[in-house]
Amino acid sequence: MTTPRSWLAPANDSPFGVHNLPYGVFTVTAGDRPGRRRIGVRVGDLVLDAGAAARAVGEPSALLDADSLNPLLAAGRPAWTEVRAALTRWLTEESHRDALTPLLLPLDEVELHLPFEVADYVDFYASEHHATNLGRILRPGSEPLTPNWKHLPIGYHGRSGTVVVSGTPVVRPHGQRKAPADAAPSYGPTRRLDIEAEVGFVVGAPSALGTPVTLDGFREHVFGVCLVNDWSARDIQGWEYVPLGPFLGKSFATSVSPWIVPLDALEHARITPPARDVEPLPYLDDRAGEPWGLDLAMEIRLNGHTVSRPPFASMYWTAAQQLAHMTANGASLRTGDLFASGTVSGPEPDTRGALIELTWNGENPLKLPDGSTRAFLENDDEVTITATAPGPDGAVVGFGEVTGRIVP
Ligand SMILES: O=C(O)/C=C/C(=O)CC(=O)CC(=O)O
Ligand SMILES: [Ca+2]
Ligand SMILES: [Mg+2]
Repeated sequence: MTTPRSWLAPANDSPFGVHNLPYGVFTVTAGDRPGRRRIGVRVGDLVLDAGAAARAVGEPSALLDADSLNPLLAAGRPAWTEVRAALTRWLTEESHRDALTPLLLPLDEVELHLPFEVADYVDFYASEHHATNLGRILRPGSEPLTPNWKHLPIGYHGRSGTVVVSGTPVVRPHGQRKAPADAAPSYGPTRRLDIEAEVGFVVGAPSALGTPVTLDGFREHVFGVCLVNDWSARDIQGWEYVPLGPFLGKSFATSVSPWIVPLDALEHARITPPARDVEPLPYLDDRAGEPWGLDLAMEIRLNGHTVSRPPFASMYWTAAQQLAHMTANGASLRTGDLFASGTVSGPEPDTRGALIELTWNGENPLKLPDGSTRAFLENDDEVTITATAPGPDGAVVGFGEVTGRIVP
């Protein structure tokens, strides 16, 4: 099938053409329109007011005429397919051009918001390279991967109330820190503020308590994908994490990109995940079904300088396996649940997804082109994560960015 062309010519060569159509929530910042939150669909460098568009073409939609994506998320896969087909039709049929042109707003005239109400937030640990590096750094002298690592996707429950949209300033957290050489812990601002470049999966359709979601339930429950920065205070984390895992060192802020790329836009990005050297238990065995490896090329910029290019294709556990695992005990899914992949680190040093790895626990600080060096983040530093994926007919699927600046 060839990709349909839009009457909005510039969109056709953009990572945000009709092959993508990510959803967000915006308010208008310029002009005299009221500042009501509305659903927007990104087309090229414009935002389509989706609810108004539906009305303008005579197909009003309560799922699009809303102040968050939650009603659309809750509506489930058949509705997602229908809404996406309608948007594609509106943006490609010449007859809709006049009605929709006034409803396309420049990106710099809107403010983007957290697009859905985050229900539960889970973060995984699915990169073998990242887990091996962290094991070497944090637990020298032990096997870097714990004995369970290749049997189950390890994760922890995070703090959904502190998930923030890209652009929200990140306040340097205070907490208890105790370096191995310190006699006693002290309380104060973290000295080892870090990033974690991750990919987030947004749950739409809920599931019933007591009923696990199988690997092939992935498509039915997962609506789309965004970028995540799981800010981490390594000194707080290092002192608190034994034996229950990350707590305050990661719960002060988690940033997400404002655009949710529909799973349907990622068909051409699907790949077979890396070979697993331990046979997974049947509920995690994805060898016979649809592969859910995803070929996303990520990039991390620190104060505008590219410091890493993590390849999502290298992740050991897929999001479908993570979903099957997080419901394997019968835990239910709620609309708006967000689960993140875990830090994305590739095999090469310049593909690592966190500063703790890029600087090897601060021992080899990064040298930035402006002459400065960084072991961990300083106040006023700005970190931006972007990603693209292959689309149909050589097109590129853009994710936009997740960015945040550190404030004291
Ligand atoms: O190995 C550890 O003790 C800690 C690991 C992490 O901090 C990583 C984490 O949050 C999970 C991930 O993003 O991969
Ligand atoms: Ca993480
Ligand atoms: Mg976090």
